[in-house]
Amino acid sequence: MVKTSISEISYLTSTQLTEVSCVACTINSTKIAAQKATELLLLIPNWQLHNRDNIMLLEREYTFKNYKLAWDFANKISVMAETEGHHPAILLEWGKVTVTWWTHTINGLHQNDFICAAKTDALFSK
Ligand SMILES: C[C@H](O)[C@H](O)[C@H]1CNC2=NC(N)=NC(=O)C2=N1
Repeated sequence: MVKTSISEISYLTSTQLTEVSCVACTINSTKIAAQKATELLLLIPNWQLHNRDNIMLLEREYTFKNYKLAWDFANKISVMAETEGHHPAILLEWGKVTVTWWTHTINGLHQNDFICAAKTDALFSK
């Protein structure tokens, strides 16, 4: 069964989070409240929760030995994002990729962002 609601995903482990697909977002989609976001963050402990201009974001930095490895990782994330229909901000630097997930449509965090953060971690371990 494909799980799609946040009440269900809050009981998932981070591995199971990678098995859930993003849902299409509209301006009426449910924003994740700060408290719920803190709980969900336990599933993706390497991510940080930021408030930037009153928009909640998920962010993580990944480090690499050179530019090419960082670039390859950024490409992998882009492919996954296009498959999910949900798109991050990716900052590619020498030996470093900074990934930021939030949902533009609702100017905040949606369950999709937690799903994609977990999927980004999974790509890093591959
Ligand atoms: C029409 C299309 O599905 C939407 O514009 C999607 C595309 N990707 C998206 N990605 C992110 N991060 N937030 C969105 O609100 C969003 N909306």
